[in-house]
Amino acid sequence: MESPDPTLRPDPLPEDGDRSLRPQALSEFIGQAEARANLRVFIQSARQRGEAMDHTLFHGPPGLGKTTLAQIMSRELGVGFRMTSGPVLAKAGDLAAILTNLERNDVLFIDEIHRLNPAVEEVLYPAMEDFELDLVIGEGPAARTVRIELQPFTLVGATTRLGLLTTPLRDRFGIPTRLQFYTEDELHEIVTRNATLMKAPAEDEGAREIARRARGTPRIAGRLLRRVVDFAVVEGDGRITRALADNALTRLGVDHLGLDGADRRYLRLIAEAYQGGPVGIETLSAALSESRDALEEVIEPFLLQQGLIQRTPRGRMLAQGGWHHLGMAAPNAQGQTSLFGK
Ligand SMILES: Nc1ncnc2c1ncn2[C@@H]1O[C@H](COP(=O)(O)OP(=O)(O)OP(=O)(O)O)[C@@H](O)[C@H]1O
Ligand SMILES: [Mg+2]
Repeated sequence: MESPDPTLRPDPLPEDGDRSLRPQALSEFIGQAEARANLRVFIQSARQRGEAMDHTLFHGPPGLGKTTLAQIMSRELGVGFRMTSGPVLAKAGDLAAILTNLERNDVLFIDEIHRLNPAVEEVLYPAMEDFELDLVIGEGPAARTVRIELQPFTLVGATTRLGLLTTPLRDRFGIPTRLQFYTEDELHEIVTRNATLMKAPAEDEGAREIARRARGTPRIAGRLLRRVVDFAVVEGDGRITRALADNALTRLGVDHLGLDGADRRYLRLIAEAYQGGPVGIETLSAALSESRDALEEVIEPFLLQQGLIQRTPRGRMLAQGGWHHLGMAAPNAQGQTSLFGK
């Protein structure tokens, strides 16, 4: 099975560490208007009261700006930023060490918070609620608990899988914030801004072509832009025109909706092997040699948002839009399939 080109997936890659492109202030952050407006109020209020801002949970598909927003929060609050992630915190002591080192009102960012070990999560509850740490010292009958006072802090959690968070953890976030896919106009603005920062002038229609094909995701827009710049430098005169962007993106296997080979394989499998479904996620995962998590976190959210597939209790189904995108006709009412390849 051909594996998907990692540059076309929304998962982080080393080159995303490109700090110059990351918006540094809330005013530079494009899109997510509702979340931004609310955060602005909560940040200002915390500042004026001199208190730690409430614990905030960002959830949504990868690459929409969860980490970026967490960093912006600490900068706007004027406090320190500590970053860790669920799978890295193996033992309760790992988290305790971080918590006891926080300074007053700091932001502690825990990425992939749905992957916290339960023993670590137990430590987090009293820390979030009362800024206290209950440490167990010793073992067996001699074990005793010591309570340690912590500095007030803001926990910012990020997850691509809200459903995997335990209820007690979820309930302890005062500010749950869902990030949405970006509109084409918002991505157009992001691409234009990034092109300017990269000193690669983008014509309006060139930037729009990239925006249209970035799957609603700034991280993908950033990557596509870098690849288009490569083509512009080597095969053009350095300027990003619509024709150049179209040509480069087509050569990268990105179609006019922004779907790549892995997306199309997913759609075609449901259409051709299962007559449009319903088909279970485990079956799709086995047939595509992709993990269930990758399908649920990375591939499906955008296909759902675009109305190409549906999630039903009996499994995934191809929606009208999906048939249309494949250039195929949906099976007729008798359940008979009539496929017209385009
Ligand atoms: N609103 C935005 N404007 C401009 N660039 C953005 C915006 N949001 C995100 N980006 C850029 O997109 C990339 C991905 O953002 P970020 O790392 O914050 O995503 P994420 O939601 O944390 O992803 P993951 O779930 O994979 O951790 C970064 O390079 C960032 O600079
Ligand atoms: Mg992140």
